[in-house]
Amino acid sequence: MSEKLWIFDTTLRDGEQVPGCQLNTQEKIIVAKALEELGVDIIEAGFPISSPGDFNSVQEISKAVSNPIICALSRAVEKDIEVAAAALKYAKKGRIHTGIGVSPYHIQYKLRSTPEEIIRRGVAAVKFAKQFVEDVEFYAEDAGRSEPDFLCKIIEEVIKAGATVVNIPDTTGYCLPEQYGGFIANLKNRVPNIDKAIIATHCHNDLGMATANTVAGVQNGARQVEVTINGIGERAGNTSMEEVVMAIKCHQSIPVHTDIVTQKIYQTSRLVSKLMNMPVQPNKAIVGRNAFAHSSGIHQDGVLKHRENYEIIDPKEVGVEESSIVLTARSGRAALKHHLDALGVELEGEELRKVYEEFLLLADSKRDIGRKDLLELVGKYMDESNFIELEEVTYSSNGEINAQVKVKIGNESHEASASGVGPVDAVLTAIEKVVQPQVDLEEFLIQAMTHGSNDVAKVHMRVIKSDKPYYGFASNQDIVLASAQAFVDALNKIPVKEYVTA
Ligand SMILES: CC(=O)SCCNC(=O)CCNC(=O)[C@H](O)C(C)(C)COP(=O)(O)OP(=O)(O)OC[C@H]1O[C@@H](n2cnc3c(N)ncnc32)[C@H](O)[C@@H]1OP(=O)(O)O
Ligand SMILES: CC(C)C(=O)C(=O)O
Ligand SMILES: [Mg+2]
Repeated sequence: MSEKLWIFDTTLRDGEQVPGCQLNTQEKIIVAKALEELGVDIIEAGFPISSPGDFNSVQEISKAVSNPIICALSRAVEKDIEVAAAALKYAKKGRIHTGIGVSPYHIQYKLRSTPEEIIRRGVAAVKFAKQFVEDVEFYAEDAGRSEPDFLCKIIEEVIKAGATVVNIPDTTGYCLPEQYGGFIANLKNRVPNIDKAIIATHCHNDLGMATANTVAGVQNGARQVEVTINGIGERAGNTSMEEVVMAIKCHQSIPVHTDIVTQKIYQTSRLVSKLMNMPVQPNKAIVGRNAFAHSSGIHQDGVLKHRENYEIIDPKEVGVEESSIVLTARSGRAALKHHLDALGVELEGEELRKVYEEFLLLADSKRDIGRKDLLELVGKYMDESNFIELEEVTYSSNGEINAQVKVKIGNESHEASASGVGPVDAVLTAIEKVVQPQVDLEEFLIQAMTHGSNDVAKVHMRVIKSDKPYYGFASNQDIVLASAQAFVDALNKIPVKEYVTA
């Protein structure tokens, strides 16, 4: 059985130190709840002494979240620790994170102190924090540039003082993986009471090494990793949670596991990006727009034959529906055929070769080729009459009326759900979500054929698209189904290229 690796998320503290990313309390609660659902073990909710707003956020998150430990940051200063403890009053499980700089730079130039005095202040801070909570984490700031002997000494002393977790930050993102792993190995081998505390990594990305350093830390004995969603954080950012979690999941030789629900990674990434107004770079590992996009012919052919040829992670594992095959002038026939099949146009041999030639001419003049472009190319080969097929309709009313639909477009099935003022409204809205035709429903008539309660309803609809009317008809004993079928009938009469936008 592998050992548990504790996931300490500091998106709301270190992540929020990014200029322009500050969140209000309500937004922080939304993120904290998402982190809880994601399966994070510890949420660093803020630095309560820093402002009344941050104090309030830590307090409200403590009330709103049940499972994760809520952690509050402080300096090795009594007032900071008292305020952190007060902010954690409502936490079901609270942790105070206190510490001090340990590198020669920090000791001499920032704190204007001496190594002996730093040990004394670190120990005093841990002892003081222990009066409020059992769970006290000590950070040795700038440990990545510290003297290993001094680091061992201060870590031994703060553990004696009661630290339950010892955090070894590479605050300036200076270390190389071997070097950072060496710090952790050194502590494991030389600090006599190290088994009484968990070692935490906290790496920054100034040289793009944060994930590599964190993984090296884990390989050398760290059992807590301090990370942020999307790797946000001061300067070049912190270690990104999604990268570490997936690196560990992909490499079973690392003898640890996490409790992260990886299928929620993508949605959490997008939530944080949206609330913090911080776009995710397209080539960002795991959560970037292109992380599962294949655009060159040889890769596309390989992925279509067997996904693992070019993918080490199944996109579904991180909550991305599926990989995408992007059509460009570097695409080959396999990719083109894949997209045409999806549109219900099955071309082979000479026909495929001709369309491919035309496709290349178009692709050389455009960056990306979308479905609309393909329809222009292959319109003549298509049977548009039943391009949209209604496969399944269900609806329920539990106070709110909800509908789920399964609709086939070309050869691909899509599902959507929606609520509405009544079942017909809910079903039609769900269909529109899938098809996205942006039509105006101008006329909608339901006629009973024989007037009994088991009557057949006859539905007639008129929809407008680009100023032109299209008519749909259907009849069914189920009035909702009849309406949905009439709507799809009308949509099928609109030329496909009129509403395919991508
Ligand atoms: C590596 C990190 O991410 S650490 C966390 C960084 N985050 C933040 O700084 C955000 C919150 N910070 C703040 O709101 C403010 O800086 C406060 C409230 C903490 C302090 O504000 P001020 O009292 O005005 O001090 P100021 O910010 O100017 O300077 C920091 C002081 O803390 C001292 N200090 C820094 N780290 C520590 C520490 N871990 N323990 C004790 N003292 C420390 C500095 O030496 C300096 O003291 P000095 O003025 O005696 O030289
Ligand atoms: C406060 C500490 C943990 C920190 O963020 C750092 O050293 O980078
Ligand atoms: Mg940091």
